[in-house]
Amino acid sequence: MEEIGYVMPTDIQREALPYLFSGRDCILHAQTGSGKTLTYLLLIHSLINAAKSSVQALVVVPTRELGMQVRMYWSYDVIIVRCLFLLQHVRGNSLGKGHYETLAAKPTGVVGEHKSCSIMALLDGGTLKRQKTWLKAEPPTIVVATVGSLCQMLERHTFSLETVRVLIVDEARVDCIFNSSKQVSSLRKILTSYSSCNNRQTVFASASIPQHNRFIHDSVQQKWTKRDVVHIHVSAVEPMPSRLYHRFIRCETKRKLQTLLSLLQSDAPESGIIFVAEQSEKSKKAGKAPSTSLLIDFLKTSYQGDLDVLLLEDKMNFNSRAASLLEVRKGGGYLLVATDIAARGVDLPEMSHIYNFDLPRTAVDYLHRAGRTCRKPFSDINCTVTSIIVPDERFVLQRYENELMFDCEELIIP
Ligand SMILES: Nc1ncnc2c1ncn2[C@@H]1O[C@H](COP(=O)(O)OP(=O)(O)OP(=O)(O)O)[C@@H](O)[C@H]1O
Repeated sequence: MEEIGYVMPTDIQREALPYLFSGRDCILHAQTGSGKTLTYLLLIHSLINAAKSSVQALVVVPTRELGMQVRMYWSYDVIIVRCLFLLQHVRGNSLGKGHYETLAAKPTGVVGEHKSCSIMALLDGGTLKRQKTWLKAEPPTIVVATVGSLCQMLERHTFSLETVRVLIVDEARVDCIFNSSKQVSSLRKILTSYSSCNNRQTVFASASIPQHNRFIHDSVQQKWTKRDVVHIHVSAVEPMPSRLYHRFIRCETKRKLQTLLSLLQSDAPESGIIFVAEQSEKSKKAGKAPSTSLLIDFLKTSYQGDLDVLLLEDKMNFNSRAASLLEVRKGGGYLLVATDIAARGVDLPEMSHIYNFDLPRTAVDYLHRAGRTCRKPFSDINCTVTSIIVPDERFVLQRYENELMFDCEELIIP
């Protein structure tokens, strides 16, 4: 365990597990990369019974990529070892001893001769044909789903959420739950019409809940959670890890590519993500090439370093997106040119540098992009976020600094 960096539970794990194991609904509000996923997977592991043929846990995620990652986390045999290991460390807390013992004695469901716990991914982008057949034949124990695909199945009565004992909403834009997009109204339906908060334990997990008091109030009023929901807010005054170093560099638009190249040469990152804005409708109509393509072409011709250059953007088909992520996960050094699709939840522990080639649209987006680095909770390695801005954007970045309470240093290229 020590070899792979699991020495003790993170703060959110230590603080949240006692509440989760006591059956309380929880809002897990902690820095990016602080270990929220393992926290709720451990709850799921404690509640499900693989011998029962019913959907007992549901994890709602915002993107296909995050859904595949959650499934992968669960699939690792090692997760069970991690869970039991963490349990030993939180044993000192005021938890019922019986609960730990039941959990420790539980078959892993992953290794050995015990019946496996099955996990189904209902993610946007597939035909869902195989999942329909599977659901009819024998329901899986855990479902990881994006809102769109899940609602499609629920509307067609392919399965129901009646037997769900725990519902997790992971990064499903809880910060946007007040707006009226189709996704959010579907999420509300999942929380209230298709299942009742009285029959399940509900957990929201996010690094950003901007109006959290209002969110908690609404959660209770709208019956997304029970009345005694607990808000577990770790590092409230420091929403991003302190070993994350923020800097910016000013240049004219036409100098941005060259500036990026100079940065890559001087930083020599182990691995990095270069975030680019999605192409606007106006630019599409004008027949212009998207920034992602321009950047990829530029790097392929001008970048002389050792890192492989890869692309991840919304308009790629799902297989190409999965292939890019798979390539990145293999390790070995890469530069990923990505839109905000890679900004939430995706866990790439080797990432050392983030570049905002285009500034994110909001402070919350900045936080999530920055959070793709510094993802080894007990490491002391420093990581860097660099924003390449045009002079007029300085006040926007300053606003993000004020909102997220961090300092961004100006980098002057001689
Ligand atoms: N107790 C622990 N010790 C060491 N590493 C841990 C521990 N718990 C989780 N990790 C690792 O930390 C990394 C980040 O965890 P995770 O993806 O759960 O973060 P998160 O809080 O969900 O982040 P985000 O808000 O960005 O989604 C993962 O690689 C995970 O395996």
